[in-house]
Amino acid sequence: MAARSDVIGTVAGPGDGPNEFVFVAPADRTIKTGEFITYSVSVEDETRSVFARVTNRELIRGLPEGFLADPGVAPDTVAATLGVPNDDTELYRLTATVIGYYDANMTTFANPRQLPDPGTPLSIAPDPQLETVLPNLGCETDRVDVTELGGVAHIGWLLNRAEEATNIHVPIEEFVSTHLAILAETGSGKSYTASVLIEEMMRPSSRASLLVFDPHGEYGTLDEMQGHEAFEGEDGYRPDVVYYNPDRLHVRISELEIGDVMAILDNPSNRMQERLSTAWRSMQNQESRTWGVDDLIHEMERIYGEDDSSVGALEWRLRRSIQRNDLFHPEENVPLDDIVDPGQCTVLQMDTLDKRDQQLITTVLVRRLYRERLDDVRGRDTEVDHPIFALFEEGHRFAPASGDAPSLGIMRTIASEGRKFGFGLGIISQRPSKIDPDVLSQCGTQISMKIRNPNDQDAIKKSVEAAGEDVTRELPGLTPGQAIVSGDAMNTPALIQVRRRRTEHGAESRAVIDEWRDAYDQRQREPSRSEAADFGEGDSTGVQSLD
Ligand SMILES: Nc1ncnc2c1ncn2[C@@H]1O[C@H](COP(=O)(O)OP(=O)(O)OP(=O)(O)O)[C@@H](O)[C@H]1O
Repeated sequence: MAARSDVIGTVAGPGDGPNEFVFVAPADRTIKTGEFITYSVSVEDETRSVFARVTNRELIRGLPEGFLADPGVAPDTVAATLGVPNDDTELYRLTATVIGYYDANMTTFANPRQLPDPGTPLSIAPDPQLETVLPNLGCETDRVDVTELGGVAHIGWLLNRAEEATNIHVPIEEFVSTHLAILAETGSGKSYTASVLIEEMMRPSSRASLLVFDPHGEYGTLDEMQGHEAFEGEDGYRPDVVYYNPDRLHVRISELEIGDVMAILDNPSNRMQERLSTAWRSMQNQESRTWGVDDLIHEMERIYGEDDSSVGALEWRLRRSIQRNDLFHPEENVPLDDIVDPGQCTVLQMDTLDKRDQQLITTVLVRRLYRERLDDVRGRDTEVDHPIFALFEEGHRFAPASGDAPSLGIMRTIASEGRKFGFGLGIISQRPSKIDPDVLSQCGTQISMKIRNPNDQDAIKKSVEAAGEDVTRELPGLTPGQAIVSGDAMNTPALIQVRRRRTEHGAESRAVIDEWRDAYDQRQREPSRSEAADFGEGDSTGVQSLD
């Protein structure tokens, strides 16, 4: 039973929904929607603390509206003038939804299947208890020191509480094995939040093997982890942050599958597709894995003759799309054991590649990594003998709902099978409605931030099981850094403030006005080109020499 000093309200009766109740609270206890409250019930002769979430708040008694009519006079002054006592005038009626009591055997919430009786006193749920029971940490009591647990990521704290009052630590294993989605409109804190999780995963207590597919070059500051004491282990551990740019990213041509090649060729006719497929299969059946476009063309000419017009047309397309593209190479292949390693975060900086090439490099790399994980689990020799977690910025680019990406097939496979083979996915996107619904619905943990677009809100509602109405209702009103964490990593969704990064944020919006003014001042200080030339400083006088 709550001590009287803790009581913040009293149950009035059942609400509209089967798990809802209504309670009344005076105004001086400002209880926000989303707040976690608690009351005691007896379950099988044991007293249990049941948790509930406040979902709605309405004023049932306040000062008469006539007191508010003159914007020039404060309502309190009107009340005082008329002799109306205005202390405790306001009374609120709040609705709360029962979450349940923490069942230490099941390590999650159990529904008591009974609403609190009218008159039951309610109190604010204590911080240490919430820290233990809100995330899916598998604790055997409802109060443990979560900072002592290994394998957890401190992502932030409950938004409704004071800064760092109720810290939320999510279990890394959970979101790594059943996949993660970070969804928010642009500028709301997706890459910031992803970086916070990367920082947590690279700490000495986890030493993750991470791969970040970075189409915009937003993760360039993660290497600050390398000299930072927060990431140093007592045994000398330091995280490794490795950047790969396209010069180091080569795709061996024989790694491409026929579907990948079709995706890069310009509209091949049916006849061309049939000829290319046959020759490609024949090349794939050869023992050598180091063949190039010339070898492929020879093979097509061998099968269909040198004068075949479709082979001629294919030759032109293959040379243009594959042979003259530095990404593809007959022999070189990115070594997988360089790309992934425990305690290493590799960032594939793909910002200088076009979208198709980004998709292709991703397809081939992810497919190779998946094969190696399969080999490892099946006891065969492998280049990747440990679980891996891959984060995809612009996830809709690699797993688009439109189906138009060679990477979609392997992304779907990993979303559905990766868990068994130690291959976790993290999809980051500002357009949830543009992500393949199969892939999105397989992301067991979701971090949803500000989203105003109704289609995107709908996509979240449809694919995110844990995202109830009261959760999605919050999305448009969030500000950068605020998020709803839901799904496998949580026992119930929670609205949080994401903590600040230890490393600098590499994707700060540019201060456009400052840049204009600086550039303008700079122009004013520098002599113009023609003035410099007049003083003999320029490369050219603007007058052509006739010598
Ligand atoms: N948890 C946080 N704490 C403090 N500031 C934050 C936090 N999250 C985001 N911000 C601020 O919001 C800005 C935008 O965040 P971020 O770059 O992660 O957005 P984004 O959703 O990835 O945007 P885009 O889609 O354009 O890449 C950051 O530059 C940072 O200043």
